[in-house]
Amino acid sequence: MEQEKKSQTTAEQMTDRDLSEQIKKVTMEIHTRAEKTELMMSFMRGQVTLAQYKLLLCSLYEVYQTLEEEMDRNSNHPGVAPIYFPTELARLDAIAKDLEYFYGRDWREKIVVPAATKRYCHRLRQIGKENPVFLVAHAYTRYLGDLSGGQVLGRIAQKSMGLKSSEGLSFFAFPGVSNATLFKQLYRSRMNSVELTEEERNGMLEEGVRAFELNIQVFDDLQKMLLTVPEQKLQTCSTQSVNALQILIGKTAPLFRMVMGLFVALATVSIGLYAF
Ligand code: HEM
Repeated sequence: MEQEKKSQTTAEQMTDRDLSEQIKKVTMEIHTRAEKTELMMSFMRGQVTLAQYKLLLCSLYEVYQTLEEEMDRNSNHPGVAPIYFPTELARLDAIAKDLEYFYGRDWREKIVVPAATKRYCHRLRQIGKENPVFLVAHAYTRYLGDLSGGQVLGRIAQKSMGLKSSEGLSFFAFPGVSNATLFKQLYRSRMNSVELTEEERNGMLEEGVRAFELNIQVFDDLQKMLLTVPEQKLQTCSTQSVNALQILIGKTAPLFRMVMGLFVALATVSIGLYAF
């Protein structure tokens, strides 16, 4: 708490050379795009379904597993150490709890994620290995998002899905953070303390935009999965990843069948006329 108070002063002295300000500015436009995705709009309209939420939790599990593994592995790196707050921020156990609530004890076998989630995780792993300082951009995008709009989304989700208690909603709760506003100020001041070359700073800003883009792609793929794979199948499916091609085939199959049917009918009529 004392630490949170101290950070308030630091936050008030921010300049436009501060990473926290720069990253907020460059991601402003794409933040709006993320808000306007179909999945986020469902949340905002209070229409998020259980199927949507469960599928989102599966992807969040994979993303946070990778992000937190990479953060743990690089926790002593000078670029990562200042923003390493596992006690306050780690989401993995909370998501696991929610998944167990919705899918039962064998939830691990029921996890299904789209190809976009695999791509997001691949990027996180690559950064963790090659350029750990860029983990700051990814941690910022997810954790500060969860501590900001995420709080409203949690309350909306509870109402939309008719959940009586907070069960299934641990993901949105941060018991280690007593005041989200102060904590975000502390986090921003820690981001600003990371020493960066000009090249690294530019790379970091690019990575921030990319982190949002990867999230948008996950949300869009999740919506496509919901359209093409029946919920029953989603619940029993143990495949690791449904790729974009499968999604496309699923989507075009009815059209393909219709065209084939028309073709066969025309051929039959033509043969009949010819025979006549
Ligand atoms: C319906 C969807 C969303 C709503 C309504 C929403 C809303 C908000 C709001 C009200 C803030 C606080 C702004 C401030 O304190 O100045 C915020 C901040 C933030 N949001 Fe979102 N958000 C949404 C989706 C997302 C998504 C999908 C992401 C990323 C994956 C995200 C990432 C962030 C981040 C990183 C911040 C912190 C900005 C900063 O202070 O630097 N948000 N959001």
